[in-house]
Amino acid sequence: MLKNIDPVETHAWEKLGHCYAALKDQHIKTLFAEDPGRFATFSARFETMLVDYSKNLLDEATLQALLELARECELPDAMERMFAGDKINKLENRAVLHTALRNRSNEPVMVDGQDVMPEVNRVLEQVKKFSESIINGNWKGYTGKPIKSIVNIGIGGSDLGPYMVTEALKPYKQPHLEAFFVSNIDGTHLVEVLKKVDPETTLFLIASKTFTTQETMTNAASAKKWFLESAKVEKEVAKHFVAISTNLEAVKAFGIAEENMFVFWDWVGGRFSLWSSIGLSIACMLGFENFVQLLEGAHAMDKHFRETEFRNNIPVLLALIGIWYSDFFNACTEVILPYNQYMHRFPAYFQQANMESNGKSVNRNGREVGYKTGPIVWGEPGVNGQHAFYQLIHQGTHLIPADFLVPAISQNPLGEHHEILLSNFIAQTEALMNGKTMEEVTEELRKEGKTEEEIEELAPFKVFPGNKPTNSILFKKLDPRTLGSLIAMYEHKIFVQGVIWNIYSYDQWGVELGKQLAKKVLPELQNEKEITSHDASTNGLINAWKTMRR
Ligand SMILES: O=P(O)(O)OC[C@H]1O[C@H](O)[C@H](O)[C@@H](O)[C@@H]1O
Repeated sequence: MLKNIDPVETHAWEKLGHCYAALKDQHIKTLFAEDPGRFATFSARFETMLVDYSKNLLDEATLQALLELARECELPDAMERMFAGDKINKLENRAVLHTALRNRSNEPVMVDGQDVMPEVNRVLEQVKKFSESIINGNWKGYTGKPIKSIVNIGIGGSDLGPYMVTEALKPYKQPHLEAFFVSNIDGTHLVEVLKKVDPETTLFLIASKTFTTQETMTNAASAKKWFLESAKVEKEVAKHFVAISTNLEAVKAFGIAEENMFVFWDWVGGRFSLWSSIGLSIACMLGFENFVQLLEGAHAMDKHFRETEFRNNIPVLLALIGIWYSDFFNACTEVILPYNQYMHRFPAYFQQANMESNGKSVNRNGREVGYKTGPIVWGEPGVNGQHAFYQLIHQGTHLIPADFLVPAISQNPLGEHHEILLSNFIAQTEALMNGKTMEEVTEELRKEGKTEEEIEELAPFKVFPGNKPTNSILFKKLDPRTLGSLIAMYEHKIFVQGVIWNIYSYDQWGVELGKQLAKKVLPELQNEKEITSHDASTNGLINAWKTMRR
């Protein structure tokens, strides 16, 4: 049994308070000036990946205190419990075993006394066969034509993962297949996709762990109706609709045959499910071998996480650095900045993974926490961000720790593009750290020929305080293995933080209230009566809509 202690009750927390007092008025650039070995001390390597965390307001004493914190919060035990299939998602009484889905060692993983690996391998084999038949054209649509378009209908974890991965790994895409992802209940999403596909050559993957999610079920029903307008005969649905779910009964009720169903299990959290059959669109679009490479990369990161001592353990280090800023420097947010266009959905993916996991304010003992927990996660491809929101990171009033991710090799070498991209990544992390002092600004303005009066007026606005922390994650190439490792790295970061914050990371009660209320509101929208059952604002909005839509 874990003791479920709040981090603030540990000795390490008190130590960290002293570390904060000693470091809070320091400048990262001074830490570099004082220690020529800083880069080597505060960077870590994993396969072809380099994680440079030296540009942080962090020294060895602080890092040691953070590592002590991890140990006092029983991280080693918590890790073993997760990997071993203990029911660490306590409130739902479930194990958390996305690591078993990519357990390429095939060593047994027990849940309720049963090894889950044979089932995992059986479904993987099913994914293999199915994806191969789609790719080689053996799977035929109702008029005998091979499939050309794959439409994944799902939302949240049943959408963000496969969408992010198929985008990130586009260079590995099957040239004769196109993938589309429909998540939004706004009819526009489905309608715009249906305009681009042909019912004779389209395969719909209905992806939903519960198979009860209103948005997904509504989109799936509309897609089926659209399909049947062409195919006419219900039995043809079998050639164009497959289900990915844990809920066999609901799948059957929808009209999808059991043999067209890909299962996964309640011990796979929705936001960690891309490694399961939820990744079917990935296997179809990139080929099964590439899907396996993705799993291999994640498995290698799992091993690194499980076996590497904490001082060199990348997910642990990243988690501790995040806690350092949120709980001691009062940072509310973290930004993920991929310097890679293919990774444009990577920040959105980790928005769900992180915020749905650690956006909690009640500890594992059921009490309100007295400290900060999960950060607000956001981000965009880096260079675009430079021309949009970096202003605030450089000169605003919030401290925003940033992760920069960049491949050494471009998959689309084009003139000087990649060097320019790289120069921007390097320059930004340097600028964020060093900033620009009043003296430097004054000197620069003098050189530009400005008068002393002009300099006095302008200079304060051109000063950059610097001292903005960044992690730089440089990897050789965005291939399936590397992407798998990167995703697993952040997954484990989230896990570590949840353990230390003493919160349950694998439930998501916070999404329920809105769903419940929407169910109550829907019938109220479907009549002409004036609504008076809510507060004045809610009534006002409903009634205004009823007038407006006329
Ligand atoms: O896969 P489904 O059961 O359809 O769930 C889809 C999504 O909706 C829920 O509301 C949760 O917030 C997500 O964690 C989940 O991924």
